[in-house]
Amino acid sequence: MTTQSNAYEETSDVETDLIQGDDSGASLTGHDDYHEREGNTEGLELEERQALRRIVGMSTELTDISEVEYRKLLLERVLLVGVWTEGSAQDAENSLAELKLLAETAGSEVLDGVIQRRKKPDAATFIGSGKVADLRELVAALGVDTVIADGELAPSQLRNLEDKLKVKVVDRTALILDIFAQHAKSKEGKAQVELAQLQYMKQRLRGWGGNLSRQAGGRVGADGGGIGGRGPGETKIETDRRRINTKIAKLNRMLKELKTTRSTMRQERRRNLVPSVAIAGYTNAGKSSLLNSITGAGVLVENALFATLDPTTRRTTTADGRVFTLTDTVGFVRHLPHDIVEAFRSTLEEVADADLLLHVVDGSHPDPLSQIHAVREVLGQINALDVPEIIVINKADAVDAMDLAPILAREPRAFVVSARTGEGMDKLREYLEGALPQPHIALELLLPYGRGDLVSRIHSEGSVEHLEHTADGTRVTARVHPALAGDLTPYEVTPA
Ligand SMILES: Nc1nc2c(ncn2[C@@H]2O[C@H](COP(=O)(O)OP(=O)(O)OP(=O)(O)O)[C@@H](O)[C@H]2O)c(=O)[nH]1
Ligand SMILES: [Mg+2]
Repeated sequence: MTTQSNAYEETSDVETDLIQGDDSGASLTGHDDYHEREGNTEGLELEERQALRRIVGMSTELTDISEVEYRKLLLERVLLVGVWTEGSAQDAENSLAELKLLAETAGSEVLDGVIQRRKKPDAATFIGSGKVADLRELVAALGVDTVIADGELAPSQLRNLEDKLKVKVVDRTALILDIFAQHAKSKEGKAQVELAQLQYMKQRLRGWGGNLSRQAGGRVGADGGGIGGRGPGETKIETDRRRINTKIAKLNRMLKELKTTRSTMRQERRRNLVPSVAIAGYTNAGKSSLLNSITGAGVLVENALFATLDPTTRRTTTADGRVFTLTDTVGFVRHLPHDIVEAFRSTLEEVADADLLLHVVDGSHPDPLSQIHAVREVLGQINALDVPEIIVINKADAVDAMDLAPILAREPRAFVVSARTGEGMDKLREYLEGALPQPHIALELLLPYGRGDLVSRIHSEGSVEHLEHTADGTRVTARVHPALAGDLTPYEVTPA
């Protein structure tokens, strides 16, 4: 039932040097203020991750078929295929270039990319049947082992394409899930990714049937589907589905427990009224670099997509000594798979809960406005659109000031900075400090010298306007939050 598309077709070679090996890692100073999470071993982390990439897929301890299956996604020689339905030719190229970055981040070598112009993707095979035939030739000629489609394919499209192309077909969602699986470090991060993968697979048991039955290799006999049976029989699918459901339930229970720990930490901060700033933005925009630049923290910075999966919180202080926290979060991407958003909901709530949002944009990207749009879309899904947002256009050192005109026209209050050179950082910091929620109860106090503890609390939690050591004790004029004001009432004096 495939209709040959007569529309204009185009083959595009994707540039091969999109990823520059320019990761300086220069900001890994290791200066550490405050850890909420263990496992930040900075330089080592990057090395470890690269080593991991090579051995992924070799693990023998994984017995659960579903787990084995996602490691098998490891793609070696890939061909990209996209359908261009709307927007300009440039948009289509950008989209495929992003897919290339994603594929390379997952560890594969991209041999070529093909874009087909169509009104909408073909219902049966995503691209039109004529194009499928061309692709088949290309696959054979280049020795491709996996085709990655730039979109989310229906299970039937996936199966049909695999049948016709005779190689593995993967969609953008599976690719993103695979990167997340490779990058997850913490127990929570791993569980979240696994949950998302299982949800994704559950819908596609048939589509993935061939692979699943191959994985079940050890279990010959009864449910093997018989000699020559291409896919697993119903029984097999039912068993798989049951196993996946059990696993999903287990992961949900575990995540619920971890979430409780997280919210206890958050409540502790809130009780102390420590203002919180969340750093969010498109993947690879420089969020971790910005956190490092502001706090001197040594968070992993990598020229790769989704380098950060676990939120990292650092405590830092304003110029006048007030404490606040900054949290670096997972990057967003266009069409972030729904299963990921759901699985990461508790992590992403950090963003929705923050007092302020630093929305980092890569100013050197060819289409930063569409990145801003994509990020706001995810912010909407996690109910974070009400958090006051400061747009930070990063990588100013890598872009011509003139090229920033279109974003600045749209986002006139944006700050232009370079986390790498420090350009614009002072201004941003000053604005940020001013925008933090301010303690508002004004007090005149006389504190005995024995209460140095209260004086330091006023410094870190409140804002000191005047301080003087007198014969009777420390005389302080300050603004504080209600909880601290309660502790200070015994020492209040009437203004002189
Ligand atoms: N030229 C330039 N490059 C930068 C700047 N800030 C960050 N980068 C580079 O951009 C890449 C991504 O930086 P990260 O800080 O890891 O970005 P991120 O937003 O945390 O990325 P994910 O965690 O993967 O979503 C790295 O190669 C950085 O060295 C900047 O101001 N200028
Ligand atoms: Mg990061």
